[in-house]
Amino acid sequence: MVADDEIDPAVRSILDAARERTVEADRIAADARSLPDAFAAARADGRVPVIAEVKPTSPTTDGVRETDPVAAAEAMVAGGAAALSVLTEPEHFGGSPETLDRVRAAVDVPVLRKDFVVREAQLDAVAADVVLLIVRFLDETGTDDLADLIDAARERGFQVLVETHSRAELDEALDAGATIVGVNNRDLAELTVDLGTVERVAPAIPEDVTSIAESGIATPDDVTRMCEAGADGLLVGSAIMSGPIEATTERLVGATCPDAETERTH
Ligand SMILES: O=C(O)c1ccccc1NCC(=O)[C@H](O)[C@H](O)COP(=O)(O)O
Repeated sequence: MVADDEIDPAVRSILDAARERTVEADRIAADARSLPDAFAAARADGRVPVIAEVKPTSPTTDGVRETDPVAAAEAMVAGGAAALSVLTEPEHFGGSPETLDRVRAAVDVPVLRKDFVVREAQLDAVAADVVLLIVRFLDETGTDDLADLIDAARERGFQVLVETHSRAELDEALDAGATIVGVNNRDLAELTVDLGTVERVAPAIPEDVTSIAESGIATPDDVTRMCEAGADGLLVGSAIMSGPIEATTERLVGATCPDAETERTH
């Protein structure tokens, strides 16, 4: 359980809003595009597997980026992104399920739904290829259990990215059956970013689990650093959204990136 006095007020507000959000919709049946296959295709093509994030704003962003989400998504794919992430959280990130729907219809790469899902019914807000579940947010009162949510998401056809920030959270994710694990460099309690987080956590991710380094990745050197730590893929939002979108994506996917499996030693 994350104590109130340990968490940034902006994140507390995100969590409170997530717990209150109700979704009354039919059960989703997603026909998912494979994220691991998209990563493999990018590798085979000489591109670093990057999930580029359509992120209009956030608690750590100044103002709102007015770029049309579909135009941004198309520029990301043109720049070589293996997959996309679309924020659907409305109150703190300027996203919506409708935006994800429009983006997913416009591209043929897998699309991650980036939101703060804490209850099963919230999975039915919109079809996507991958949904995010955040370990840190699922040990609070009023949220469903991580393993139950993973099962519920898979029953609907989603792939599941389980986000962690520490070795203990990684253990929780693996125990719950995660096969795609993110390590977030952003500490969601303090909103600080430290690329050393992936360096500490990723080496413990089993080889048969897809690992994704998240947040704070801005330069080709950062990409190389995350690959050397063992990341199979990277999630990049702010650096790409700050643009120029296509050229920035191209620069990051063209970085030097050793094969993650040779970097993980177990
Ligand atoms: O990005 C934020 O300000 C933020 C604040 C509070 C909770 C979550 C937040 N971000 C979610 C993310 O994980 C990022 O959008 C994603 O990893 C991309 O990060 P970046 O490349 O640093 O924009």
